[in-house]
Amino acid sequence: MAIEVRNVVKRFGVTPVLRDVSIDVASGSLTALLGPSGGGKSTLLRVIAGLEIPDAGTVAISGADATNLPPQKRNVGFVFQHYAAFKHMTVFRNVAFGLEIRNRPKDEIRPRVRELLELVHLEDFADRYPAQLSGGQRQRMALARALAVEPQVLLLDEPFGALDAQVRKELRTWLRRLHDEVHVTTVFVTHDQEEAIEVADTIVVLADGQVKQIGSPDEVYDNPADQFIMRFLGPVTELEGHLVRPHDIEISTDGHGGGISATVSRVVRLGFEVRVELLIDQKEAWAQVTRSTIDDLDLRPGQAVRVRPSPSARPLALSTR
Ligand SMILES: Nc1ncnc2c1ncn2[C@@H]1O[C@H](COP(=O)(O)OP(=O)(O)OP(=O)(O)O)[C@@H](O)[C@H]1O
Repeated sequence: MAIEVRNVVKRFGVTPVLRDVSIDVASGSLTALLGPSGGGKSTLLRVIAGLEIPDAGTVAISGADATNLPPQKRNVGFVFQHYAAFKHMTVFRNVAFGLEIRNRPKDEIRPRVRELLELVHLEDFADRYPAQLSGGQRQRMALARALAVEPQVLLLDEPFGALDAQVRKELRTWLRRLHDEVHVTTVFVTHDQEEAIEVADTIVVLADGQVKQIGSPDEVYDNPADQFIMRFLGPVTELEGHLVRPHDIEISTDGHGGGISATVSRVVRLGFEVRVELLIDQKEAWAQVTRSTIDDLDLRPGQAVRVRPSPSARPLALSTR
């Protein structure tokens, strides 16, 4: 294991922010810490980095106890949402910084920085200053700088959080590819479930200072441990006392073949996908279908239909509590 967190407790004042958190991060994996705001994600990342010392529990990095080691002795690279670049230094010098302070020879630094700039696709920007870069380019520079000293572990705290949606999407794909090239064990914090599902190979769901579930994106999406996680990971709707993914609802208009009676209240076309709003026993529900399905069914508001979960759906019973 690259990182082993065991029974970590962290309080700020009397408020526990991490309550008995244990996780294992496999070497070479790309792990997302996912959860709602205030759930303790950043605090856990900072405990791993050594920027916070836990009140109880241990952190081991590459098999060695690191619980009381200062950040600079942990061999971790760190990138924050708002990356503080050295404004008076070029991109090249910013990336070289960690190597220079370690007194690495110049003829080693130069090719290494060139290589890193190529890796993050900034080879043509070496002589620019941080203020002359876009937000996305700055975060890529931050990653190159963190990777320069060959950390055993890369820790990213909402690295794309401050960027607009389009750039975020590009950088997600880019981070995945970068990781496939470099294979450095990476843990990143996000509150965006789509980002976690798309980028990570393991998702740790953290809420209320506790680990709620750990698994691959498919496991967490398809077999959520509870209602909270099911709602957090993707859209849901209610069908006969169960939570169901709206794309797992089948609609039929021929009156045969079972299912529950429903009335179409609205059909909303959102590009390729279509949202069919339904009334079932006075309760609202919705189904997500494709445009071709809707063209075949020719649904209109007020129409009586029958709905049921698709054979592959995994409805989750709503507790009556
Ligand atoms: N230095 C601190 N002093 C006091 N309280 C803190 C401190 N750092 C964090 N907290 C509190 O700890 C809780 C968890 O914060 P944390 O930043 O770890 O959550 P998060 O899941 O990363 O949330 P976000 O997505 O909003 O960053 C919050 O209630 C926060 O207010």
